[in-house]
Amino acid sequence: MKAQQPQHPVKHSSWAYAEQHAEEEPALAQARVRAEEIGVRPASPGVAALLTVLAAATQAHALVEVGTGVGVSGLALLRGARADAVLTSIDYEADHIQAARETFKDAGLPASRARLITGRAQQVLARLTTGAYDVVLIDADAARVGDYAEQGIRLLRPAGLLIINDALDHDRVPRPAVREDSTQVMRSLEKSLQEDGRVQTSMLGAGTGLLVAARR
Ligand SMILES: C[S@@+](CC[C@H](N)C(=O)[O-])C[C@H]1O[C@@H](n2cnc3c(N)ncnc32)[C@H](O)[C@@H]1O
Repeated sequence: MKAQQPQHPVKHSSWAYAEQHAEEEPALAQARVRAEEIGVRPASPGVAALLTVLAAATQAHALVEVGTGVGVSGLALLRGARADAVLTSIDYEADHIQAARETFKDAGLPASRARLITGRAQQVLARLTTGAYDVVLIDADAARVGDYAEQGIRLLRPAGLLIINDALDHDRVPRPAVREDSTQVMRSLEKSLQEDGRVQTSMLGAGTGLLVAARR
């Protein structure tokens, strides 16, 4: 007898359950309030918990983030990284950088743990040192995600992780009829990373998709 496929409502409730797996610290809850106020979409609770685990698993010491936002993903990464780790985080909105600074302060992190850079990702990434980073997270404009991913691969040390948030583009990537530019960009990034001999990839279902690529 053919095994029954799980129904979508069941799958959705499993996903929603998994998103709530980790209890968030007060600084993250406060950052989510700030995000509502200034109109930023922060990493989901499931993504934040996963970022903490990935940073811990790689014993990350030097991390880069494109898209500081209100600091949810940055704080999550630093919670898993080594105690002396430094996060370099880039955002072109000065008020977002300021919001993230408040998040890190609420969390009791010394200012030296986060190098927050106000600027355009494409320019700042180009100035960072090749092979010097353990984790590169991209959580910014989809239009340029291919360029950021290429820079990310350049920045990683062997076995370092490139992580793309919202890789399913608000859950539109699996729906073939959706032909939005951002959706097409994410489809083509997934394919090009799958075919890229420099990395090994996995698509995780947390949030609206986390594409993880380990540098060989
Ligand atoms: C989805 S939000 C990031 C949320 C953040 N990771 C968090 O969890 O709080 C995307 C951020 O990317 C920034 N951004 C978009 N395009 C950018 C670019 N080209 N260079 C730098 N920052 C950019 C936006 O200002 C916004 O703060």
